[in-house]
Amino acid sequence: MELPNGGVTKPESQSKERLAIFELAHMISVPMSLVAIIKLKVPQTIWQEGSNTPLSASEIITRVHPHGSADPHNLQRMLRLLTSFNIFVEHLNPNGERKYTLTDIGKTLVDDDEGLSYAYYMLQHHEDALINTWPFVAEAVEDPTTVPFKKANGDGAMSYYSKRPNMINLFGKAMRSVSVPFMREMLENYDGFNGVESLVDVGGNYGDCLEMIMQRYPNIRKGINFDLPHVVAHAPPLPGIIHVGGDAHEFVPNGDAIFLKWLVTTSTDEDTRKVFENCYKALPNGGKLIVVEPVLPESTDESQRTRTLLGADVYNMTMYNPKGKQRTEQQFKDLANFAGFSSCRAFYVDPFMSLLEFQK
Ligand SMILES: C[S@@+](CC[C@H](N)C(=O)[O-])C[C@H]1O[C@@H](n2cnc3c(N)ncnc32)[C@H](O)[C@@H]1O
Repeated sequence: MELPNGGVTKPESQSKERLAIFELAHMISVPMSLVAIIKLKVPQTIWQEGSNTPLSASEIITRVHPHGSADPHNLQRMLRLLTSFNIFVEHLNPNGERKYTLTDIGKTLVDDDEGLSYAYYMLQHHEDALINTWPFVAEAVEDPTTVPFKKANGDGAMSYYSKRPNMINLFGKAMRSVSVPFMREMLENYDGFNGVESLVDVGGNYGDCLEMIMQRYPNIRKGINFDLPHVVAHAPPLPGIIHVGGDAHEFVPNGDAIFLKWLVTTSTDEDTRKVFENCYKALPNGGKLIVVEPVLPESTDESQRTRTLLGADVYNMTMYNPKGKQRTEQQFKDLANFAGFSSCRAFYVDPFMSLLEFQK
């Protein structure tokens, strides 16, 4: 454009905006490459029981596909992409050869001593049935009466997994892999189980979280792991813990305190209220309901935490329940107040999961 003084300005550039859209348009390359390198066993090949040896794509291929015709150049393309997302460190030699080690984030994809890693969570979220559901996400807006997962696969997610042993096993391993490290951190930073003699874990799955709490707090002499009957049917015997099958919308067993983790994140407000009311009935006066769930920030920003929580919210809407939702601290307080709880203390013990302690 020509200015009156004879100067010329560049037309307003939209290069940043174009780049931002290109980044989003190609974002799917990131999780899918991550899944591919997990399936190709790249993280443990580099990690080698702690050595974290710099390896080139060719060296990785030699170790994982010694007799095959696998293509190291294509592997390197994914390693470079994932380096830009802080999974690998790239070591560029003067001869142009690229070698890779794991970052601290990359290390979380390698099994620990208990055979757990975040790789299972990543794999579980990208199984074919879940990937095939994403094209139906707009249906959660247009017709929220049916879960997009069901539209894509003809069955609800949990029922679908439970009919396929590989899927339900992976789901269980993914849950445990992310819950165990979180529980260790939570137990370091929250001491609200002091003085509790009987503790109920509502939606406790196989009782792993309850077992960890009871190992740390020997004052809890009786643990009740409460979950759906078909789940507790497979729960292993655990010292001091009894497994009780039932539906938390109908009743919750009695205890001095109730622990409820990662249960209502896929529930509607109405169902959450019912569960909280049943917890209230099951507690003595002065008893505590300890809720551990993702808690959304009030305002929306561009932080990693906000993005992660909102991403998980849309994921749950798509896979599990279009009308279930993640909630802010205030929304949790409103539901708990409605159920009769009088006071609430919030502990932000972890960037993803927060702990809300409600008192009867
Ligand atoms: C996301 S998992 C969380 C498991 C465990 N609390 C943890 O944090 O690792 C949710 C659990 O809630 C259980 N669940 C779902 N609906 C339930 C209900 N109505 N009553 C009791 N348990 C339920 C599921 O079977 C599953 O074990």
